[in-house]
Amino acid sequence: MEGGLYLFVGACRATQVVHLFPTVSPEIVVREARLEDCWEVAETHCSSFFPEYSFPLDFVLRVDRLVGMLSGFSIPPGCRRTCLVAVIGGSVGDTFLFGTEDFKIGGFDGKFSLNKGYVTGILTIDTVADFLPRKGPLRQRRTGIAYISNVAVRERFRRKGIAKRLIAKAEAQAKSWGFRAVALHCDLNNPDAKKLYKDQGFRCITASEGANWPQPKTAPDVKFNFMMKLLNTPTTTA
Ligand SMILES: CC(=O)SCCNC(=O)CCNC(=O)[C@H](O)C(C)(C)COP(=O)(O)OP(=O)(O)OC[C@H]1O[C@@H](n2cnc3c(N)ncnc32)[C@H](O)[C@@H]1OP(=O)(O)O
Repeated sequence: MEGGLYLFVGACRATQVVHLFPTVSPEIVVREARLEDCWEVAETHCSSFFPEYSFPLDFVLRVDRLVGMLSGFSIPPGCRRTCLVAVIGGSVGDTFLFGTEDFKIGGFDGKFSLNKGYVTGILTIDTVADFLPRKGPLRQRRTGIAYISNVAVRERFRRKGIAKRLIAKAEAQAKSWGFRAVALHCDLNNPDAKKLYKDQGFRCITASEGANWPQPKTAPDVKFNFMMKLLNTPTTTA
């Protein structure tokens, strides 16, 4: 009986260590998502944007998201989409990667690693410009402005600077594509996210009277701030 109690206390301590570890580990790495991350990406998205769902609906939602990510995202020719992930516990370098450089599916890199780590946060950046105002009489896709969406950090990893790191990496990605600005839509009822973006140098842009700017397709009553940052703008926080 006493031995059983020790085992139980030992198991509890081990669990505490497992729970404590992520909060003290500095080893968050932000990198391009690989196919092996896609379930955790779906999980991070759904648990962050739909936290009220519980089993089995949450599971159905994750599967739906996964299928959407891998099959539903058609990218127009010449455009790019990249999903970034912040992982903990993975290898820092890309030492043990398998797969080819060219194979990509729905913003995911086709490579695999022996030590993938655990996804704590996600962000998508693209050059598709579906949610940017079109230009000219022919309503052409806007170029030079990369679009950020799906920024989410798992609840227990929040307020550790993970979203900031993801945004910084997205900006670097946009610069490497030769883009001059990044833009996003932020729900008017999400002051935490708005503060995050403002502190990172994004500014709200107001559409002129009568302009019909595109908006992300969510619930009809959700209203957005359109925010933009020129890539030479400094941030107010480190
Ligand atoms: C374009 C889009 O995708 S908009 C959608 C945004 N996503 C969501 O709303 C999903 C649910 N929320 C989340 O996943 C997270 O809370 C996020 C993504 C908004 C923030 O992620 P975090 O990793 O916690 O942000 P991070 O730690 O980098 O915070 C950076 C700064 O943002 C601001 N901020 C972030 N969260 C909060 C908060 N809850 N309250 C107040 N300020 C906040 C602060 O200024 C913070 O700096 P500080 O901690 O030094 O004060």
